[in-house]
Amino acid sequence: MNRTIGFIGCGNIAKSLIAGIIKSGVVERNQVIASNRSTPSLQEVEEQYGIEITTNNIEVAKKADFLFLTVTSDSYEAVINEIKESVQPNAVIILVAAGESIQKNEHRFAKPVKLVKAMPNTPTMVNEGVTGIAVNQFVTESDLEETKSLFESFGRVELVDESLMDVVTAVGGSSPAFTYMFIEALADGAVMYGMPRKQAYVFAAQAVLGAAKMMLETNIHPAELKDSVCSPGGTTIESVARLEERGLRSAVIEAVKVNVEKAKQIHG
Ligand SMILES: NC(=O)C1=CN([C@@H]2O[C@H](COP(=O)(O)OP(=O)(O)OC[C@H]3O[C@@H](n4cnc5c(N)ncnc54)[C@H](OP(=O)(O)O)[C@@H]3O)[C@@H](O)[C@H]2O)C=CC1
Ligand SMILES: O=C(O)[C@@H]1CCC=N1
Repeated sequence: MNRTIGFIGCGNIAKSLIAGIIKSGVVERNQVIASNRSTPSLQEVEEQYGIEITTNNIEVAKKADFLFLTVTSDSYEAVINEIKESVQPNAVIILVAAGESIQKNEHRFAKPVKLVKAMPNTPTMVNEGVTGIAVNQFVTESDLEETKSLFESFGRVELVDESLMDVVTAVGGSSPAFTYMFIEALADGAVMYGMPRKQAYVFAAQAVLGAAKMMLETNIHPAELKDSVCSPGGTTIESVARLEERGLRSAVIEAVKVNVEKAKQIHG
């Protein structure tokens, strides 16, 4: 892809996206530039990925064909006011922050700009991301194709109606955190019975990875896959019954609900 990719805000999600982009080879290292308020994270990405860095957001805005706004939502207004006269007329601007809608940011730019709302997740770093995207009316078919192939270079992409973007935030953006909690707890249980922690993490993480892969590759309903693990009179059904008793599913559904509600609060 002969395009310059810019990041304003070089925190956790930007670092994951930069890693995904560089590892995939979709663009060369010298086609990626990132800015940040402070320098440590910039030095980190410069050392690890050899990309261009700056503390000047305007420099990034001037150069980028695809401009990721990877600051948190509380910095959006200030950053957009700072850069809006400097963005290239044809640039595709990618809104990554939870609770930042296309409409709100069209008002901030106060001129026709190509806006993509994207909600990725940190596993983009290892080529296993999932990103939901929605676009405004100024994004052309070819912009959309390029945007999709950019995100597809490090994971799956789903086009979604923007009204579902807060749900994507919960089920795609935030859910790796819930999953790490599950893996950690599973490993804690194994450690309780004497397994070395390092080995417990291998079993727990690989089991989660394998279960996810089974679902995606077989398209079998998760309940059926679960049933096939529960041997009659066996060990698994004992655990399943305990997880039901302790409200695992209800806790997870609630976790999605509070996530969506928080995103709504950020929308204002
Ligand atoms: N983390 C994740 O898994 C995901 C996050 N997101 C979204 O991405 C956004 C960023 O999240 P995350 O990466 O976790 O947050 P971080 O706090 O890790 O990163 C935000 C970065 O923005 C920088 N920053 C803040 N203000 C400015 C400014 N005016 N100019 C330049 N840089 C600035 C901060 O710099 P400094 O360190 O100097 O303060 C920081 O490095 C959030 O809105 C979140 O909703 C979306 C999907 C997944
Ligand atoms: O915690 C957050 O707000 C962001 C959104 C998705 C993942 N992290």
